[in-house]
Amino acid sequence: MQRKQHLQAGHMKLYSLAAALANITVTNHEVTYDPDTSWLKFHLGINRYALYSRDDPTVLQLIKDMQSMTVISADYTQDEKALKGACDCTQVVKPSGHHLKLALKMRNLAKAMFKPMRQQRDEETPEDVFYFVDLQRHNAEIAAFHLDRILDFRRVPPVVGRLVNITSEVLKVTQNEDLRAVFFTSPANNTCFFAKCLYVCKTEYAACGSPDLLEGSLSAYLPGLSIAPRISIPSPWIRSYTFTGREEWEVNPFYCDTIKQQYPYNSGNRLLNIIDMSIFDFLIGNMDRHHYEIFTKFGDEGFLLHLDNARGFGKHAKDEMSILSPLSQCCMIKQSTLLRLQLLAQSEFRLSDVMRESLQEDSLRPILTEPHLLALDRRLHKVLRVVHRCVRRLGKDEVITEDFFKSTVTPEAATDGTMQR
Ligand SMILES: Nc1ncnc2c1ncn2[C@@H]1O[C@H](COP(=O)(O)OP(=O)(O)OP(=O)(O)O)[C@@H](O)[C@H]1O
Ligand SMILES: [Mn+2]
Repeated sequence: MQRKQHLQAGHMKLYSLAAALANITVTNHEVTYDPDTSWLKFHLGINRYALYSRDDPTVLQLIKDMQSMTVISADYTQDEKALKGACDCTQVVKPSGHHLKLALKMRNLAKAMFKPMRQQRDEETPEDVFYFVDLQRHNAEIAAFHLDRILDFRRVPPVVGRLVNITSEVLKVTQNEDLRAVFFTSPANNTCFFAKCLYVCKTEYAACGSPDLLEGSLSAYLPGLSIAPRISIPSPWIRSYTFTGREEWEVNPFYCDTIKQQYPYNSGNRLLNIIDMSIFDFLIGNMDRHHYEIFTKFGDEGFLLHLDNARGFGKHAKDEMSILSPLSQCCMIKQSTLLRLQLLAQSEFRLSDVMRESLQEDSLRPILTEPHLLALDRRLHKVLRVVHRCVRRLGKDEVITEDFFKSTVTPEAATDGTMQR
């Protein structure tokens, strides 16, 4: 039915091409099952403090596997299917906007979320573009994983860059006819595909290979929601997703006092975790953190997942101070976070140097341009300056908070420290 509408919309040519392509035979790859496989170990290692532990060899292996393993199948992600109501919605935390992203499965059954390249490394987000319509940047996803690891948060699932052959690793291995139908060949003879077109497909929304190879980020999937349920919670510092709207936090300088009285921000570490996340987002320049996710098994003390960082690193010259509002308005920071930031502000461990070195490990290097790397140092100093100002005003004891200070014991988290089934 929907395809019919597209045809009527004057896209006859593209769709007959797609239909011709749709007759291709699906490549059947062999599957290897290994109970010792890296993605499974990654899942089993998730605990209430972080997604993986420091120097975890499992993550290094997972990174290698995602980088090189044969892709055996491709599909839309569950949240994209939810847009059409065609999904197992128990597997969706929150239905999402329609961006170009796919779920790829590897030979060892590892699953990864693929976000294709939409923008060159040196392209900047134009001044007049709102954060909520900004493109998704695959290199931002990659860089955010490295930064999160360097900050010792370990709240971003492992991400790698990879050149994906969208013909042999997507079109020819997908069983999903809707996905096959959005493939076409461009006038330059490159293979392209659209985001799911709910209304009219426009070629400017497509991503194209060269002729088949397309850069993208691959983010390791978290355990399924039936094994490790997660919930999505609106950020108290959510922005207005309209052209003119203002949220309370933008106009009320005492907003944090209100938040501090409200569950779950009135005890434990949740507010400190939000502040960590705001520091992370400020460093990458991400204004799009509307929700955050947590694993329900770990109760209120669990860490916040830093998923979806693709809208970071859009403008190297802009330091969006409003992203830091949770820190500047609440004037609190975990001691461990502050110590790490102070370390990375020293010349021997300069954040941009550590990032540059870390990003060199990715096969799509360079991941960030120099101006974006240097912006990290500048922004880090701004974070430290905000903390310094708070300390001057309120004193160290008020501002610098010991980790897990008023830890409220949660029944599930207290007995079950890991995700083991
Ligand atoms: N690595 C992952 N493992 C499992 N689920 C994930 C992973 N990354 C993202 N998701 C889920 O998929 C949803 C959509 O992902 P993401 O936000 O990255 O894409 P998006 O296209 O920007 O969506 P949105 O428009 O909702 O922001 C997330 O809210 C999250 O629930
Ligand atoms: Mn998103």
